[in-house]
Amino acid sequence: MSQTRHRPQVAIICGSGLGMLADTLKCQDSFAYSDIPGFPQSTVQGHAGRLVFGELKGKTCVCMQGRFHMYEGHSLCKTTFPVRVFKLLGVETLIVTNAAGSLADGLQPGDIMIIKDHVNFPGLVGLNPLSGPNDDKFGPRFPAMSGCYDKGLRCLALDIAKQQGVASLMQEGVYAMVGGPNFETIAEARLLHRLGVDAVGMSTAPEVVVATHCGLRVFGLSLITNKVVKSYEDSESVNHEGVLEVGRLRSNTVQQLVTELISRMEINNNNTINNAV
Ligand SMILES: O=P(O)(O)O[C@H]1O[C@H](CO)[C@@H](O)[C@H]1O
Ligand code: HPA
Repeated sequence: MSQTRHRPQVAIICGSGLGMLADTLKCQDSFAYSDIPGFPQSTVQGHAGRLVFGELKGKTCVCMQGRFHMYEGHSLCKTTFPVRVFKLLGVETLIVTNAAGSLADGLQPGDIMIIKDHVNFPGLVGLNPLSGPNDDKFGPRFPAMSGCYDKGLRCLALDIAKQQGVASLMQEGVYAMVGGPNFETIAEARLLHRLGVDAVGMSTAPEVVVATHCGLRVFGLSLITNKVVKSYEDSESVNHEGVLEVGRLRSNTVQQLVTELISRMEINNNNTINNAV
């Protein structure tokens, strides 16, 4: 806290290739993860490994330029540690972004999916950042997860998309987290599709679980970077470079959407932990 004058209300986690979201912040203070006690290191290309504080449209923000993934070998506690740091810093709203593969016929590379709900596959088999003793200071032992993606912010984002003339790129959908780091087999892709998953990635759900547990309001979006191969006739295959490239191509659209969302969102300052300190 003593290293920056900023007291953030909004936190943003940048997905693969979406680190440019941090560039929109004004009057920046930035810190390498290696200089922050308790922070793991980013090891994935497209995740710079910096925490950036700054102002955006009258709101104070903190942005993770690079997130941590379970497949990097971090415990889920470590991958989600920054979310609790945000809570303690006074953050009220968390914006999570990611790159994801599409399973839905209506979602094409370059589209933006507003996350309506998620399927946390690691969580379903007990790999949950909330496993272990519960810290009641942050939230209850058995937190509800229905409604974890704030409806008001989802509606606002769709409204902004219309005003910005990009509504045709945008729709709501269900994100599923798988463990990675390999991309899906065709049989896995078909299974996910049948289960009603619209987009798949290797992150986000644990962050949202921890954020919801401690009472943060959450907005999430997936940039669709590829179609997940569902047919044995299809000779296409996905790779991380292609994922990053779509991020670069859509950087302006994502930046404008997130900037306007932050500008228009209301902040309630109801961070109970922070208010109590
Ligand atoms: O979820 P983010 O961090 O955006 O990254 C996505 O892109 C990488 C694969 O290309 C995986 O890490 C997947 O989860
Ligand atoms: N599968 C899993 N994670 C991903 C994908 C995908 O197709 N694209 C980007 N991240």
